[in-house]
Amino acid sequence: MFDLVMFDLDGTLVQTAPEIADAVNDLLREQGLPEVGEDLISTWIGHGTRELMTQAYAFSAQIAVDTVRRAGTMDKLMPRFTVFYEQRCGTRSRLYPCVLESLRALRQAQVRMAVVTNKEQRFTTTVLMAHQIRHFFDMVIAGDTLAAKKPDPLPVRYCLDALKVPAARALFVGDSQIDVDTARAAGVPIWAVPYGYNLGHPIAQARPDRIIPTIAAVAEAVAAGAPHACTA
Ligand SMILES: O=C(O)COP(=O)(O)O
Ligand SMILES: [Mg+2]
Repeated sequence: MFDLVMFDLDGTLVQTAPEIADAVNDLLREQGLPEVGEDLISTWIGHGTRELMTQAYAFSAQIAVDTVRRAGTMDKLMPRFTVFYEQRCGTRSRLYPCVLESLRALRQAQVRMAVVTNKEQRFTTTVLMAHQIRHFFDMVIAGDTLAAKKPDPLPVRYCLDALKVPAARALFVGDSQIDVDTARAAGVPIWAVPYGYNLGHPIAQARPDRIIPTIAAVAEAVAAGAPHACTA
């Protein structure tokens, strides 16, 4: 059914908000600013950690996002965020239900897999290694791997080209409007999970081709009756 499945990372494979919030608050505290709650921080996940930190800083310092951008505040602060997030990566993130079972079933069915995330490469690698799932993926495209990131279709087109899979034989699985826009722009079907971080909105608003309760639905579609597919 599909020769290649491309997965989003944050909010689709891994619940990363708890430790991202820890790192954001490590930095805000160091700056003498008030902390921000995890629920609000999770609505800023999607465009990479620099954008997320820009939003969090503006909110906490009660200044306009544009002002933070214009002042170049993140040029100064992102090296510190990197230190904090590196320490936090893998401490409080969790694989979502059925992820491990489904990746195993897909590999058994010889489906190729990729990660296409807007998270920066260094953190992406750390998160994948921390959860021991790096080896499932033929390709990992992070937010700073190529000249453009999601919702630009470039990362998806790059995967299709590199793995020599036509768009119609591929599937994108994500958690956000960004993923829907990316997949559509690349002509790839898009299924979405409802439990992730869709910029604070219900996933139905993004109108994916299908909303699936967990990624076990992907394994079931590809490898009907896969013995290890999770039924939770
Ligand atoms: O790091 C982010 O902001 C988003 O990451 P994602 O593309 O894996 O959801
Ligand atoms: Mg996501």
